Amino acid sequence: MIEYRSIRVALLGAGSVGSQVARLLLEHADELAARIGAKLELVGIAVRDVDAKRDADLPRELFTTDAETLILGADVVVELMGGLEPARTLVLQAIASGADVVTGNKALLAAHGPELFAAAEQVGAQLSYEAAVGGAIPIIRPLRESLAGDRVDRILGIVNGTTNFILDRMDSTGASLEDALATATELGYAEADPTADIGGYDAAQKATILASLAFHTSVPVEAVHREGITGVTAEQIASAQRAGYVVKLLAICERLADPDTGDEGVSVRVYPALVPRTHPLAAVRGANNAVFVEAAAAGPLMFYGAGAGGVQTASAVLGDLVAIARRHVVGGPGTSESTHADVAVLPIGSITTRYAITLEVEDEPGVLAKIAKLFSEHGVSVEQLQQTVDEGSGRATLVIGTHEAREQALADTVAALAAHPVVASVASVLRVEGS
Ligand SMILES: NC(=O)c1ccc[n+]([C@@H]2O[C@H](COP(=O)([O-])OP(=O)(O)OC[C@H]3O[C@@H](n4cnc5c(N)ncnc54)[C@H](O)[C@@H]3O)[C@@H](O)[C@H]2O)c1
Ligand SMILES: N[C@@H](CCO)C(=O)O
Ligand code: NA
Repeated sequence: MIEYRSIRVALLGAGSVGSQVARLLLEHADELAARIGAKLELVGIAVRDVDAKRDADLPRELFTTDAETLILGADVVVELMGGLEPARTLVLQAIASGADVVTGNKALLAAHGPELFAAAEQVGAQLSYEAAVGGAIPIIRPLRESLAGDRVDRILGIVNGTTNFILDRMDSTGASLEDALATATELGYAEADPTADIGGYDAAQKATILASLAFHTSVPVEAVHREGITGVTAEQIASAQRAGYVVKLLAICERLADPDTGDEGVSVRVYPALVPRTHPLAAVRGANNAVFVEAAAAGPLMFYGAGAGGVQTASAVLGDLVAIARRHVVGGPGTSESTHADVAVLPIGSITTRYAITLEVEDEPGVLAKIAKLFSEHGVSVEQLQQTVDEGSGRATLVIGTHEAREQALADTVAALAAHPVVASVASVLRVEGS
């Protein structure tokens, strides 16, 4: 029997993910030790309430409410409490005490990433966070290591399971947003307060993390253009279906030349968009996540799987833990973040994409010509136009698909359309991505 040395692991939080991490650490202790060449010894679990009901049956003596003392005796601290404080302070304390850190906390990384990475780099500590984006899906390590020698040009991600479930449900059943959200809540996908998910905040935090890694820069979450799914209607979904598209909440990170100066920049944005039903992202159903990466040499790659769930996300945490523990065995410094590129994050007005615009117009002679003129005056080229006339109201619905256009030109066109006397309303404007 081999006598392994111990690597002491302190766990902060024993909720959905933390309790599964603890269970897997205890159940697979021997197998993990053999893989690592050292034992991962769970020395304690900090929680708010020692007697709270858990998803896993864990030894009571491991629990404590004193996170600060627990950290002091640890080689690796696993932060799965969520939220900004006390998570930030505890992670900083862990790093200062010489521990490596694993976290799944995207909110913390999006808000305080640079501070935490700098603290870790200063002392040569490792800060790993595979669980923070795409749950179980390996996407952080592929970007950080596997693609470190390539040039990532673009990422299109479905990184929020709750909104993908809702949009998929609307697409497959014709349900309204409210009804699909109610189902998501019933089935336990949506939180009691779903604002972070349906408002696109969760996806924006993940976009910040992905863009920073992919482009070797530091993207503040405030620089991410964010639109949630609250405005998506059953009519939009039905109209998208008829045209061969599906609506997905996308996190988009792409390299872009500043249209005014030609300087290299990046665009990082989250919004519901039309995706062709033939695109691999259209096949991402239910609460699953997928990240589509385009790299210069590798070409298109897709990472797909469970973006959330306690035990699934625990897999990503364990992977980080094993990697860190192996480094403890062989020695050497941790991998630090590379932010040397320092590229500008361009405003949403700089992007170029295609658009689908739905207008309610008066059904009278010359309307189409007037609308077409308005588009061409703003330099937006129309690719296709569909008209449906409602004899009863004397109004027509126009669905106009554009060629690639600059966002600012499109915004100006939409403002001019809304103000035009023949336009009763601009019913919907959706961007078209992935084609
Ligand atoms: N649940 C998922 O599917 C999932 C997926 C990816 C990432 N994450 C991230 O993982 C982290 C944990 O998520 P979760 O779903 O397990 O959360 P959770 O709410 O189920 O569990 C949080 C745990 O932390 C403890 N905790 C919270 N504040 C504390 C404090 N001040 N002191 C001591 N203990 C405290 C709670 O007692 C609880 O045990 C979050 O950052 C979350 O964003 C979760
Ligand atoms: N609320 C998140 C959990 C995983 O980060 C989601 O719906 O994807
Ligand atoms: Na992941």
